Amino acid sequence: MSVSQSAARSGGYLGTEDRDGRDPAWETVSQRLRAEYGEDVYTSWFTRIVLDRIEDGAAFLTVPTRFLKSWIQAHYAERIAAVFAESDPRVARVSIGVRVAAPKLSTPPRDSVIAVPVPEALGARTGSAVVAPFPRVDANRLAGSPLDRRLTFDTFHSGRSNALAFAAARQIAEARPGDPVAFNPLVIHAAVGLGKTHLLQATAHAAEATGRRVTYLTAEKFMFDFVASLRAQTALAFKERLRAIDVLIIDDLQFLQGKTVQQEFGHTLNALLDGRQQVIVAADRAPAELEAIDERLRSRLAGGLTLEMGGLDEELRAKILEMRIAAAKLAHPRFDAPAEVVAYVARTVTANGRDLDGAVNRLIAHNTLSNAPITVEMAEAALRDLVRQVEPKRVKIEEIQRIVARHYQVSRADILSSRRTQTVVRPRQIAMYLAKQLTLRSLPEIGRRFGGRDHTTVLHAVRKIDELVKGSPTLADEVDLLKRMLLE
Ligand SMILES: Nc1ncnc2c1ncn2[C@@H]1O[C@H](COP(=O)(O)OP(=O)(O)OP(=O)(O)O)[C@@H](O)[C@H]1O
Repeated sequence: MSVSQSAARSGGYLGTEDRDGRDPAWETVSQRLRAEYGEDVYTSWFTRIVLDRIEDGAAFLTVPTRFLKSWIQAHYAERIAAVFAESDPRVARVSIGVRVAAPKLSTPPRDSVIAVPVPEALGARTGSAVVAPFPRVDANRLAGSPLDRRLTFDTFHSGRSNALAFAAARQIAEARPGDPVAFNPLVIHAAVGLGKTHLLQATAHAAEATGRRVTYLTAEKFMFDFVASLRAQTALAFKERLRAIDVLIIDDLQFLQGKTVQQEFGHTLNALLDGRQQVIVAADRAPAELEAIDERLRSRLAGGLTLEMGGLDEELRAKILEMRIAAAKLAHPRFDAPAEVVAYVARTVTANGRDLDGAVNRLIAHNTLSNAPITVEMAEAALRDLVRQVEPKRVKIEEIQRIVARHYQVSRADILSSRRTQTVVRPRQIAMYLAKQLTLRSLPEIGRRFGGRDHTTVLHAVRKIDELVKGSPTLADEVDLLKRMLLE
């Protein structure tokens, strides 16, 4: 394994696990899965899969949690294996294991490369992780998911994209016991790696310092604890414990699965909101778009304050990098990244905070393992796959409707209307299909933008065009042409 690969697998610098999975073999498979399942399913279930290795005809994949492993095994493993086998002749089967996170804060900081054991399920192999240390502090202060003491407001940088969420979280965190509840529930949503967990944990630390009872839970932990309490017949005690807190913070709500669990969470939410206790929730999309979540729960969530955190701009990326590098220097006194390298990374590694963490880890690895100084040239080579050459163009649904209507010589109003003549139905379906393919909009959102149609109509259109395109090269060319026109 090359240094850059091992560092890529080492996981976030502040977070502890890697979700890149950027091995080219996996990249091809994951892009096919993305196209097949759509953006929502892909983001929920596939982005955290990492290819560990391909060996003896098997692709060994890892995910960060047991829950994710069992879910993927139950729902997607067969399809992943089939797609893998089609695109890579070395692979006949797929094995999914839980990867061990890089050491957390309870581990004393080290100043060298740390070996992270790969789970037994994957065989006795060792990957390596480079971690940059923070001051040592104890974790697990709260009953709930463990808090990382590094994730505080002091280490969270605020910029254009997250200023509102930051201000709202701070206001809630700094309220004194008994103060009126400000925004309830506060829902923060953002794409992968844009700082939700960091902001939530910072809020938990600061709120706890005001003397309130705070519980931070990932949705997965909520699920496991609830199910375990049902089995142990201690569900009542579990509910009472949850309802006796002042600030409940739930992370990664998109992973809350199962009717009973969602109902229970709904009851807890209602009880807390009615009791004027504070609830903060983070998810990878807005409440209205959490399709797997019960409708009533979604609307209760949407009744509070919902704020989106956007992508990190260059200035914010530079600030985050500077802080990471300063911390890295504590452990690696000889490590330094010149200003032009920081500027290069801030300009080119644009996706999210986790990629910035990965970039710093790789620079440390190259620098400490090869003793070569860090230059822009070296950074270019080390970070090639983290650099987005061209930002994908954002396509608007209105634009799709306009271009498709013009191509088929109907009007945009026809596309939005309820007319069912074939001359209108087919272009409408193609436009819906392209909306699903070229935008990140969910099916219900697309339905709404196509004259208030139901999401099942959109799903039908997407499947229909998919099927027709496979059987008709002429239609496939037409759709391709439309796509190119939209992406130009
Ligand atoms: N504004 C910020 N200031 C400082 N660090 C940040 C900021 N935004 C993101 N990061 C860092 O980027 C990394 C990823 O952030 P985090 O884990 O909070 O993302 P997330 O939105 O919770 O991702 P996911 O959806 O995958 O759970 C962390 O190391 C975090 O500290």
